[in-house]
Amino acid sequence: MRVLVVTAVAAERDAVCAAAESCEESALPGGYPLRRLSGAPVAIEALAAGVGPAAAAAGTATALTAAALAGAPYDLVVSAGIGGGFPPGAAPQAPSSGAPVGSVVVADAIVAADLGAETPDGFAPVTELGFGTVLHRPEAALVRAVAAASGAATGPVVTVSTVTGSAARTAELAARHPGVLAEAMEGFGVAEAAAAHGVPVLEIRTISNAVGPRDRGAWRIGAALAALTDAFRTLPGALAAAAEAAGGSHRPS
Ligand SMILES: O=C(O)c1cccc(C(=O)CC[C@H]2O[C@@H](n3cnc4c(=O)[nH]cnc43)[C@H](O)[C@@H]2O)c1
Repeated sequence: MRVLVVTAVAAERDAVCAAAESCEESALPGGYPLRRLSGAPVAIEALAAGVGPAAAAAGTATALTAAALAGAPYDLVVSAGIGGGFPPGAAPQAPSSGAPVGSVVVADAIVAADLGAETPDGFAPVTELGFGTVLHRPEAALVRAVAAASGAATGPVVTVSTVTGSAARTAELAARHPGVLAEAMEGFGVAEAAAAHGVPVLEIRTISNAVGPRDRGAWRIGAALAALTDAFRTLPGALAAAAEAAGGSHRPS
């Protein structure tokens, strides 16, 4: 089984690599450096593709195309990194357990939260305008296996192009996406590229900050990166267990 992990920045990629004995670097077309984790029972490669859904989609598509042309396609793509966690009760009409700083979230839905149009009646997603998609649903059994192994909560993770910085926007997103646990800026871009190549996708986020009014002093990036390393230590075992349960459709190698 070959797994591509896509992070936004090098610090996240390095946190993924820290789950392995060592990482070897190679180069993709376009100059993207790709790191191969060694010593893992599953072949995992990690790419820092840049911040935001467009950079994430471009990097992911480049890696998927290069692998396919080399005759060694990936079996799974994982969007991974730090993210903002919604506080419990962010939307009174849509109760959610929320995701505290330091916790791990595995997305059961990867949602483009701001892909659409403002209308007199509020935000309309592109799907209501008659085109595109705003949702990718990772395979449920894979989500369960990866979440169980890493102690993660499962729920929707929204992809935004603008980091939420107010209580009003937090409440709006939580009301529009019942049960939402986290927000980040790349998952939907990674998922679009994976879908275009017919490859399953997951999103794993470790929570560095609460979604809400901007408070940079409250960020806990170190703790979130450490949690990312811990989560990736459990990933190979979880994928092997999922493959076993699926009767070999996700082959560990
Ligand atoms: O300047 C700020 O107030 C601010 C607040 C939160 C995040 C940022 C970033 O520039 C981080 C972008 C980077 O990290 C992921 N991330 C982490 N927390 C969040 C969040 O609350 N909302 C959205 N993205 C977040 C994101 O995936 C990017 O890769 C700045």
